[in-house]
Amino acid sequence: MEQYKDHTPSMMEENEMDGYEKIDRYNAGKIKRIADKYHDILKDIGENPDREGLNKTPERVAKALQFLTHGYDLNPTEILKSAMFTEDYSQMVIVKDIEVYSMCEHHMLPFFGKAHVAYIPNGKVVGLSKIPRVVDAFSRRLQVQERLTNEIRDCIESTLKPLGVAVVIECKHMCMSMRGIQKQNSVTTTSAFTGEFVNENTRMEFMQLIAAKLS
Ligand SMILES: Nc1nc2c(ncn2[C@@H]2O[C@H](COP(=O)(O)OP(=O)(O)OP(=O)(O)O)[C@@H](O)[C@H]2O)c(=O)[nH]1
Ligand SMILES: [Zn+2]
Repeated sequence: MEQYKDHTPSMMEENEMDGYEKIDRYNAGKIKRIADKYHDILKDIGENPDREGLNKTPERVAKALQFLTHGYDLNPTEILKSAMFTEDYSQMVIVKDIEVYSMCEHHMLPFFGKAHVAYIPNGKVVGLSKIPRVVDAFSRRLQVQERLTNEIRDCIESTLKPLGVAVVIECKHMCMSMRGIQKQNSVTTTSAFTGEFVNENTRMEFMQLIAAKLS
């Protein structure tokens, strides 16, 4: 990995990297600091952090945590700007069933499910893959589902300036199933709309399209 030492990644390169690559190349000091704390946490929960099965666990957890929160290192606006194209298309564009993995900021436990994102172009379209990338950039942080929903909407609205944006997110929260109220099957749905999606007919069309299954 010698060749990476003096190389500061450009924003484009950063956006193309997955979390693990970034962690291994650029965050060794932070990984060690987090791992040292988990070493103590293991002791505090009554474990022996030096036994064989656990002796690498603090470092593994630190790397996992870095990955699970690598959205802080990404710039969602730049992700969208990197692939915006002038196009004469003014119907709804929907990217649905985007997997979401996030962590609730109250318990740092996972919440996960699906995001459905739509926009109506106003002269510009965005590369399709950039929509799930924006979802990831905001979800790979400590979040509440409502803020996650609004942040995705606001980023697309302010960057692409479309005729409207719609975001619906459906998630299960582990803090409500494996602890606390312990409800295994509850799903939380949040939504955020701008522009033409505030209009009931447009919003209904979007809701019907995200509910429809491909045959
Ligand atoms: N609005 C919202 N609440 C969330 C989200 N994720 C977790 N929560 C809630 O955050 C709240 C924190 O409440 P507290 O009473 O401070 O924490 P707590 O004692 O651990 O709460 P319980 O989970 O009810 O045991 C809980 O009601 C969680 O269900 C989210 O994405 N949005
Ligand atoms: Zn929680």
